[in-house]
Amino acid sequence: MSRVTVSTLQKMKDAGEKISTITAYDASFAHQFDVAGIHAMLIGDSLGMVLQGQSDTLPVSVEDICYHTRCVRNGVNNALVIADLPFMSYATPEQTYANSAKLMQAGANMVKLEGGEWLYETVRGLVDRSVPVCGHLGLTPQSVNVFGGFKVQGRDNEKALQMIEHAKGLEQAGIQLLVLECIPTELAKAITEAVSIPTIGIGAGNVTDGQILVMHDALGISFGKIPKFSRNFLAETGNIEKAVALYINDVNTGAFPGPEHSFN
Ligand SMILES: Nc1nc(=O)c2c([nH]1)NC[C@@H]1CN(c3ccc(C(=O)N[C@@H](CCC(=O)O)C(=O)O)cc3)CN21
Ligand SMILES: CC(C)C(=O)C(=O)O
Ligand SMILES: [Mg+2]
Repeated sequence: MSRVTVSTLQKMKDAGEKISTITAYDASFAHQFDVAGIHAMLIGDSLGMVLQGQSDTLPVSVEDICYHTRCVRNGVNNALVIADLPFMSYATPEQTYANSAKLMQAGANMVKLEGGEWLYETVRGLVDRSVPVCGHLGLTPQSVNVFGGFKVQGRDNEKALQMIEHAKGLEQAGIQLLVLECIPTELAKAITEAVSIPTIGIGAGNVTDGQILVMHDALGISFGKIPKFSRNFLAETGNIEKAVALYINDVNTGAFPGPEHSFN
């Protein structure tokens, strides 16, 4: 595979090809995923939970994400590298610019932030300053204290319509990729059809343009509990290389996720 850019992902959506992505936090796994042909890797603030053992993502710092972004960058040749802006690191446009600079200088190709309408100005400002941006709607884990837990979002009609509007607004503001987390498959389909940019789902059914999983979930090493939307590819294959190859294959063919990994 050759180097993946944002425009590669756009061309894949336009051609109806699935995009396979996964989280990564270190050079060794990043290299393994890269060689296997993963299209993009995310240094997720999920690292607060799977690496640090905390109960949510709120304690993660910009420095934490920078450290792991540098690690991942050293293992990647081809995949697009996306870094999460952690909780409260993008509360104002000025803060967002300073913190995005740190992530990009650590080796990210794109930054990701969680939320809808309140971020339009921030997204426009980043794009104007040459920072590619990924959006994130649905179960946005940094809002866990508002949601009252990690719960499926967008189940009522009003919230669903609002999410479609936010997706379109973020696209207009300049995002070039959109993560949809833990929403009904029907809503993920409506959003994917309402925007021109690629959507990447996790717990959003097989109707999005691509998929993402937390690598620890895909390998079945997340504290003994695996979310409904994930699958233990290591248990099915017996080694990491084959597990990663199976994940990529099943995303690319549309075999993963099945209805048993999706919400309605
Ligand atoms: N290991 C891991 N995997 C993830 O996908 C993940 C993290 N950590 N940390 C950051 C966020 C938190 N996420 C989560 C965590 C738990 C559920 C969960 O327990 N979901 C329930 C569904 C609840 C409902 O039906 O409303 C499930 O059964 O999967 C979902 C997303 C997603 N992200
Ligand atoms: C689950 C993905 C989308 C994420 O934001 C993370 O790993 O932090
Ligand atoms: Mg995240």
